Amino acid sequence: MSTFFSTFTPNPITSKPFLHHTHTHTHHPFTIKCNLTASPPLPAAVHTFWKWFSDQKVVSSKSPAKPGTVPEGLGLVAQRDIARNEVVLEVPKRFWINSDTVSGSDIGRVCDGLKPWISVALFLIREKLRGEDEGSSWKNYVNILPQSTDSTIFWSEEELSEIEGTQLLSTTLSVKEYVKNEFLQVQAQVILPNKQLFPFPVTLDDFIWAFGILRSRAFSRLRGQNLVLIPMADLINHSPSITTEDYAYEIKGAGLFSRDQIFSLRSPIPVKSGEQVLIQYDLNKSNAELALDYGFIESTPDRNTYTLTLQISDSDPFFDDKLDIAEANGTKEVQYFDITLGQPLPPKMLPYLRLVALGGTDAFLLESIFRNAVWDHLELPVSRDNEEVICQVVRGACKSALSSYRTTIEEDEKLIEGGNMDPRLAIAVGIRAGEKKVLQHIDGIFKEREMELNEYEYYQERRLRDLGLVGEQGDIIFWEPK
Ligand SMILES: C[S@@+](CC[C@H](N)C(=O)[O-])C[C@H]1O[C@@H](n2cnc3c(N)ncnc32)[C@H](O)[C@@H]1O
Repeated sequence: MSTFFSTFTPNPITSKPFLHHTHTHTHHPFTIKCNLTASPPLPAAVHTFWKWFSDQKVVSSKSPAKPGTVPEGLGLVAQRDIARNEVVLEVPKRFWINSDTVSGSDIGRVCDGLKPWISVALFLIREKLRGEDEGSSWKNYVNILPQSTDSTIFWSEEELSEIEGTQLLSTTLSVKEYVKNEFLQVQAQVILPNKQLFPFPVTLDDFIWAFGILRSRAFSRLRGQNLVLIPMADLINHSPSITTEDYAYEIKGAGLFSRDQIFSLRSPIPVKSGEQVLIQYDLNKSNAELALDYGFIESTPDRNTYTLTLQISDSDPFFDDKLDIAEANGTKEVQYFDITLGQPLPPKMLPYLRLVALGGTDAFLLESIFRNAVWDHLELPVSRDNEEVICQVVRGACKSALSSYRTTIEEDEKLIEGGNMDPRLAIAVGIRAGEKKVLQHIDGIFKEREMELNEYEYYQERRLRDLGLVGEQGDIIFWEPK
């Protein structure tokens, strides 16, 4: 029954762009206040970084914000009151790190043709591992990067066992596998053959570190820049209570007489002196994506999602017709549907399910004369049998997925209420509870549909009505014999 349905996450590396990373994670629903006088001392590396940026005139004692030690690791702390939309920091292009930076560097020649993220990863690793005395100013930046974040890519096996049964676990394992394969390739093709450029051992852990850094702090959605690290600007932390993504950062011209570009960061809300400047990283990321990319989650219900994978089975006798119809309507042989807690199903999901389940006496709809109209028919219930099958299959898959978790929602909620959890455990519990809630939500939708099977109007009745053969009360009108 469930051959066309799988509940596993399809696509470990989503095409969504990288963005922003940490050491500790605490989930703060409101703006985090950070009083500089009360905060722990800044690591020496941050002072060195600040001096470098001051010497280079990127910042000064009058800058609106400075690096500070905050609950999320490092952050940007206001030095004075900052107004809404006020520029907090401007970083000229020569301090950005992207694949062009790598091309112009000592390793540019050997990184030619690599994927941008891989060349930047090699650049970061080399800057991290090379000697302090080698005179590279990038070291000032790399030395303030964290060793790891709470992203699931850094979790131990024991920590990962807390997300057993979740889609996040399978995504995390696939991502790690992907990074490992990329590492083995670049190790063989670039690192080992160029001992003079990489005179130190580079390990898979170094590569995972660089991947985690990029995933958590590279800016995206910028004009002409798909993957770029902006030193200092990447100290900005995320606030769940900021719900606008507008104007937090942009790339612009450096001034009327300059052809240079600068990265400009604004505060989306007013900030008092001593408080942390925060932005919204991405309103569209699910908790699983936040956990994987940055190592935190939000308690906002609509961050909880579950990806259903539906598929037209290649052993289906109508495979070719079904695929033709699916593709003509913007869906594929294997189609992913992201379902969000409390939200209606994605609009194409029911028609797609009906198409996949179509057979028996409904199969005539697959004939080519119906080709232009078939999707419209699939938007509404086709037949009782067809509708019943999709309810049963989806509910069966939800039940089976729900049985693969080690804990119940109630057990998870008790832990959440108790509070005081280790940050990674809090992520694990939030994720597994969230996924189960979405599965229950999906099951609830199809349970309701199952109970309404007798009330739906199906294809044949609609057809008769369109032909004027159904009376007001739904009774079928027969011709009076003459
Ligand atoms: C762009 S970096 C920000 C600077 C970072 N805090 C540091 O110490 O370098 C993003 C990382 O900061 C941390 N972070 C940002 N916002 C957070 C939040 N609201 N809760 C927990 N950690 C957060 C996460 O580790 C995330 O991966």
